[in-house]
Amino acid sequence: MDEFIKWCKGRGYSFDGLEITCPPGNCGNGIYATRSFRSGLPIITLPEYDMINSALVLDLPFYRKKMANVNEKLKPMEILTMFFCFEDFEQSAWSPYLKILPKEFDTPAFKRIDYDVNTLPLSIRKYWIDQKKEISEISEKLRRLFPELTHDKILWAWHVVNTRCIFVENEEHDNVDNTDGDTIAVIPYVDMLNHDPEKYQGVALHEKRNGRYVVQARRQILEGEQVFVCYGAHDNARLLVEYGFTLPHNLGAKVLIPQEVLLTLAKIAGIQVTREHEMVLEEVGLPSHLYATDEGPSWSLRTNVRVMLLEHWQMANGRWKKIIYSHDPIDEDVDQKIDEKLEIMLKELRNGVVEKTKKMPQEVQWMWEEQVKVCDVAIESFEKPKTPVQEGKKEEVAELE
Ligand SMILES: C[S@@+](CC[C@H](N)C(=O)[O-])C[C@H]1O[C@@H](n2cnc3c(N)ncnc32)[C@H](O)[C@@H]1O
Repeated sequence: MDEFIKWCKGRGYSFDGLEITCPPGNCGNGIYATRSFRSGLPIITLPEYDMINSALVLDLPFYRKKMANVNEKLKPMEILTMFFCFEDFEQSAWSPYLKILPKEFDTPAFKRIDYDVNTLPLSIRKYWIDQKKEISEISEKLRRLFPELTHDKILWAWHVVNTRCIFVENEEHDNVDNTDGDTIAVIPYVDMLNHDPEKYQGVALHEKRNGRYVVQARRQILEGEQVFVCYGAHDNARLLVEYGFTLPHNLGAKVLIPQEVLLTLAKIAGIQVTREHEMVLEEVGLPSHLYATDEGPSWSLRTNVRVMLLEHWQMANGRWKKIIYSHDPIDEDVDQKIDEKLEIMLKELRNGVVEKTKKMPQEVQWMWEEQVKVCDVAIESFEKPKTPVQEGKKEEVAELE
């Protein structure tokens, strides 16, 4: 690690008051504060030219030469994966950095666990399918272009990029296939920050004006604290599949209720759902999510139930728009009716998820159990006294979704 720190300092990185150590548990390294930082202060800065992005790689003489024999452009993820495949741990200019990277990963993909997609909760299905496709396509393409590469090496390099890359807006580069955008970079030192969506104190930003990349304290950081960032509002299934870890109390846990399930639940709760309701629901287009926060069902789910409770005359000639998009407080009776129906619907949903859990293979049962817990939290919220929530929360929730 000393060699890496010296290497960073030599390249103009600054991170006084921080040290990299191994936190308890199985999460590799993390960054700790050795003194306190006031909110708003930069805690890590580095020159922007040191961000490892597609342009940096393609402009290195070694890769320029390699790509000269290749008659196709590569996408940013492919370019960064190629970089981590070819860099030599001893000879590379990044050698001290490469030597501290994890040798293996705890993701199902790295451990060669192949989930049957039909056994996964909806919240992770699409991500799992996309991830499998991406790994197999990158592996195939890079081995076709560079037959000296092996699938194992590519799998490791892809994981380095996927678990460590950060969103940045890269400048266009003539030789990059940016049809899907070019918004990733791996940033040494910054990539030592672990994820905690509840505690995180660090926010990372590319200060184009000053030509540097900065991690700033978004609140006071106390001496001795581990500094975290937030990788996104991910549930544990997603954290495992994407990063190879889970959190014991994860507020990112969520349940996605597809439209057809929502309609079935509504009918079970005694709501007369007509074709007109279905058309309005489609036009409103709000997802029916449940989150693991104790604030009850999301505003969008409540709105969907509200739509299904509209009378025919309230929907005719687009009148529903005035009702649904109104900023006026919801009529108390309507609000109560939404609660009543939702409580029945969510209890029914919970029972369905419990039954499904029993039928699932053991290795994915915990994902379904997490979904049951999310239903429980939402159901318990009906038993709590109501606070004057909905209006203030409305925009906040809408933004998250
Ligand atoms: C960007 S890296 C962070 C630095 C990493 N710990 C290391 O030693 O290189 C992301 C990886 O760190 C680990 N990680 C991040 N946050 C974690 C957490 N809260 N609990 C356990 N592992 C975590 C996971 O292995 C993840 O793939």
